[in-house]
Amino acid sequence: MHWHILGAGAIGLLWAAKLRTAGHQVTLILRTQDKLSQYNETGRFSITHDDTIQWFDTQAQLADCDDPIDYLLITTKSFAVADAFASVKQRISAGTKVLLLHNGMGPQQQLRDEHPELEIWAGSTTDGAYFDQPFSLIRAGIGETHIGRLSDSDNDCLFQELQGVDHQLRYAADIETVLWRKLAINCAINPLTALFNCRNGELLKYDDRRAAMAQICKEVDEVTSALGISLFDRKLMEEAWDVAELTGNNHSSMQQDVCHNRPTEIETITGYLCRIADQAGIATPANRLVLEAVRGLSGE
Ligand SMILES: NC(=O)C1=CN([C@@H]2O[C@H](COP(=O)(O)OP(=O)(O)OC[C@H]3O[C@@H](n4cnc5c(N)ncnc54)[C@H](OP(=O)(O)O)[C@@H]3O)[C@@H](O)[C@H]2O)C=CC1
Ligand SMILES: CC(C)(CO)C(=O)C(=O)O
Repeated sequence: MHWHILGAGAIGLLWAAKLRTAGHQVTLILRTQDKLSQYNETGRFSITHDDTIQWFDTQAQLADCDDPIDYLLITTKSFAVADAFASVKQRISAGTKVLLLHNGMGPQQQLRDEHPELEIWAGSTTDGAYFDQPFSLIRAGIGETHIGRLSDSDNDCLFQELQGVDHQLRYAADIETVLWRKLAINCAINPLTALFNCRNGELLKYDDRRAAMAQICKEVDEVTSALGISLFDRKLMEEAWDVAELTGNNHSSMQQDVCHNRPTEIETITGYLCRIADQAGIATPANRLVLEAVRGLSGE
């Protein structure tokens, strides 16, 4: 298969490496001519894991090339999906398979609704990776990735085609629920770590932070139960507590985005939850408060 990767950041390059290793052809679609020129100085990127470095030669191009796209992996941040997809739309045909792998919800459903002719897949991952230099990736942790088809949940063809690419890849017959579970955890942890400017584990150490987290979780539980979504076998607060403890030393992605003055994914995490709650007529004051506060922090 020939995969085009739109969003050649940490997760995009991690997947480029997985696909190349499994023998697939990969083309990176970069956003600017400057970035393309910088990449083409070597035409390769590296991944370091456990002190071992591996290099991957991969072709790269801009969105306005005209070769058709058969398999498209979108790994931008959630807020960039719509613009990124629009930039390659002319290269997409009815047979194109699209896999979106990002945190948050909304962009996946929007793409599915606007393009019923496409086979749209979505995924959620607990992999971890970051850059120490441009195109030099550090693999921080090996996680699981769940993917499933958004429009037709019985079809697992793309998953079958991706067998062998990642041993930690799992098929999700109900990918919407998987996305909701990740969203719920992100609602519980990300905004508060950004607002308190703390590591995930430091949310559990203070009464006020724990109380805020509990209130956020209670509201998310109310919204998801009203929608008939089964999150976890126990209350979200208990699940989120364990995740915050397990990832105690980590800085959440939102805390890092705020610290580095980058746009955050708040609109597709807490923002999405609040929009769905409004449609269902459910009040979510704690989530709305942190939504406004993070918008204020990041100047959004
Ligand atoms: N990194 C991680 O460990 C994990 C990340 N995730 C999630 O995965 C998603 C991706 O995260 P991550 O890889 O870290 O993010 P990065 O910021 O590293 O990568 C995003 C990439 O998308 C590119 N991009 C943005 N807009 C466009 C466009 N219009 N055309 C082409 N490329 C574009 C950016 O390019 P440019 O640099 O030029 O702006 C950047 O290279 C997020 O939703 C994140 O929350 C989930 C689990 C773990
Ligand atoms: C689970 C958590 C909170 C881990 O840091 C995460 O997904 C993120 O930082 O975005």
